Amino acid sequence: MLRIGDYEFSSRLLLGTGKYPDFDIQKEAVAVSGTEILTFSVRRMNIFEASQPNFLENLDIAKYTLLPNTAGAKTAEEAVRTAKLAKASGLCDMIKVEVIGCQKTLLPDPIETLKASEELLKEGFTVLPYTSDDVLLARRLEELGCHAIMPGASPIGSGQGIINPLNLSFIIEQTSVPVIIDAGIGTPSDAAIAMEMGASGVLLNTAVSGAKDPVKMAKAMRLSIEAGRLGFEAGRIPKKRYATASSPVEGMSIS
Ligand SMILES: CC(=O)[C@@H](O)[C@H](O)COP(=O)(O)O
Repeated sequence: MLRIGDYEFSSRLLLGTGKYPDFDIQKEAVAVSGTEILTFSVRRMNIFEASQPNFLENLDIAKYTLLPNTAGAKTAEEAVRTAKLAKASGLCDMIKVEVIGCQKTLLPDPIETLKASEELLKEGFTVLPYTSDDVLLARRLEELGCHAIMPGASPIGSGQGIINPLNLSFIIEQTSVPVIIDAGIGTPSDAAIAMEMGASGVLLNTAVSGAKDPVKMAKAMRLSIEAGRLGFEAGRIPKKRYATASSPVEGMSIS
């Protein structure tokens, strides 16, 4: 079970809803992924304009927990305003805090992320900040009371996979709230590695929506996240420098 604040999920895959070739493929990919949590940018929702297209309209959203995100915010103030808008429109009290500090790399602004998270926690939100892989920042966010920490594997949409496994493993080791690896996942093996490292979940979008066959990739991601988690729970063998026979013959009468 993945527990985030008062919420409980059996799937450990959090899926983004943008950039699918069309709404039918989006719907099928979401269903096949087994996800229970859908994230989307509040700014792209046309919340108060019913006549405008809404990219969740083809999904049976009652079946999912919605995780609105503050994508597009460059300051804490903008992120807080966006989160309040999402809550006021009855979407969910859970919020992915995303405050981007650099438009080229889409890396998060750590100071503004911290400020926005603090403010939203005071307002009673369930807060999941998207952060860099900075270990101390992750700890500060946990100390504030954030309900999960979501460090990036690599830049959003880059598909580069996990570029700093050491820092991510320190974050997993040094925090006790769920750590969800968010952004940059490119392949099912990236997602499996994140889970084998002990992450509580993976949030991804582009790897599925941009795949040649998004539905097949959604299934692959589901299976790899499940496999990675099982592998983590099973406990890997230690790495050794030299070989050890898989079928030892010591003590046996054959030579
Ligand atoms: C949808 C969302 O929240 C993205 O900002 C997220 O970080 C996923 O990134 P990828 O598209 O790289 O998976």
